Parts: sequence; C-alpha cells; structure tokens
Amino acid sequence: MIELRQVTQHYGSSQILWGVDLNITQGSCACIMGRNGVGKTTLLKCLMGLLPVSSGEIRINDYPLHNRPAEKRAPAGIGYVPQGREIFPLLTVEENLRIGLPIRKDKRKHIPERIFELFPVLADMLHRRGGDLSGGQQQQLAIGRALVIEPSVLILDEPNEGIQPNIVQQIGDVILRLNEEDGLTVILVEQKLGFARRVGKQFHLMEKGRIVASDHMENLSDELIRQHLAV
Ligand SMILES: Nc1ncnc2c1ncn2[C@@H]1O[C@H](COP(=O)(O)OP(=O)(O)OP(=O)(O)O)[C@@H](O)[C@H]1O
Repeated sequence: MIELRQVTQHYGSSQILWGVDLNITQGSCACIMGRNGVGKTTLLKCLMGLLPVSSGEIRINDYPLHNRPAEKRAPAGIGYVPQGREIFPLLTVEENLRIGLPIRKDKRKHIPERIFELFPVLADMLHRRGGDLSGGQQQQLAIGRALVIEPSVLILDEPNEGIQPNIVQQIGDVILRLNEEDGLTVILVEQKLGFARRVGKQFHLMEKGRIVASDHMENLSDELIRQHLAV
C-alpha cells in the first residue's frame, strides 16, 4: 500500500501541491489524470524523492519515504519511468539495462530474463546504442531499465507521449501483463483516455495540485471527464 498524506510541494515561492491525500492499494493499476500543469509529474517526482516535499508524509507498506533520499527509494522496490524516457543515448541497450543492477539487494549480475520476454526487441538490439533506437524502442528500454530491480511498484509518467500507435498497444499489453500476471502495483500518469481506460483499474483526477476524485475506472463518467479532463 502506498499512502500520501497531506503532501505539499513548492517550486520556490509557488505552491504546486496542496495537501495531496492518495491511497494506492497493492496490486492495483492506478491512473493519475488531469489537464496539463495540474501537478501530476510533480507528484510522481515527490514520490520518487526527485523533488523534496514541503510537508506531509509518503509511505510504502508503512515504511516512510518522505524523509529518505531518492537513492533509498529504488531499493524500497519502486521502479520509475520518467517523462521523456531519459535513457542514456551513448550507452548500449545492455549498458542502459545494467544501470539498475548494483542497487538490487541480491547484487545479481544478470538482467532478468522476463525483461526480454516482455520486450523481445531489447534482446535483438542489445549492443546498439540507446540513441540509435526509435522513440518507441527507447520507451521500451526505459520500462525495461525500471524493471531490472524487479520492483513491486512501477511508476510511469506518460509512457505513450510521442509514441506510434502499434508501440502504444504493446506498451499497454506489457503494463497489463506486469499488473495481472506479475502482481506489480502500477501508478501511471496518462493523458490518453482510451489507454487509461484500457489498462487502469482506478483513476485519481487532479485539479490545481489536489486530488479531486478517485474511483474505479468504470466509474469515470462523461461528467467527470468534462469537468476535469476536457480542454
Ligand atoms: N522546475 C520548475 N520550476 C517552477 N515551476 C515548475 C517547475 N516544473 C513544473 N513547474 C510548474 O508546476 C506546475 C505543475 O507542473 P507538472 O509538470 O507537475 O504538471 P503536469 O500535470 O505533470 O503537466 P503536464 O501534463 O504538462 O506534464 C506547472 O504550473 C508548471 O509550470
């Protein structure tokens, strides 16, 4: 269970998050949704420790994260796929994947086979440089890299931004398999309504730095979409 209690955050003097309360149960696939600029990425970065919270608490299975630096959060079992992918363009696919291995508790030296099962293209391109891959392949690499630690929670920030439709479909399939077959808890920031409906089990709508509605995905009504998502 991931719990956020009254989380606030500021960039300098401008307050972005205003007392965010959020509960994400183990095994769920939760979509954080909202218009541009409402604070979705900021919320994920606070969860990952990439931005300090101003106040409030963040816990995973009762283990407090809010007072721990970012490098202590991946070992707590959280994998993160940032917006814009942020793969290392000059490193090979294999080197990009290996980056996470040293933080595994078991110090395992091999990339888990499951990653190549989910993304066969990464096995085919193992020795190619990250920067030579297409946008969709880079996104698959970014997800694969987050899975190297075999996390219990996977956080993805707009994984489909700028990706061609057939890869979007594949990424959706992989997220569903990770959630349903491997039991991974997934937290997904997603703007594409069709994709969110396909893979998400719950939604959390954000408006001006607050969560304003949370429910099962099947209850995401036209009225909520009009109020909080339509542009
Ligand atoms: N480094 C920064 N310094 C100052 N303000 C920032 C910074 N990063 C983001 N902001 C502001 O914080 C607010 C929330 O941004 P954030 O990126 O979290 O929103 P978002 O909901 O993820 O939007 P998008 O869907 O466009 O990615 C925006 O008003 C943005 O301009």
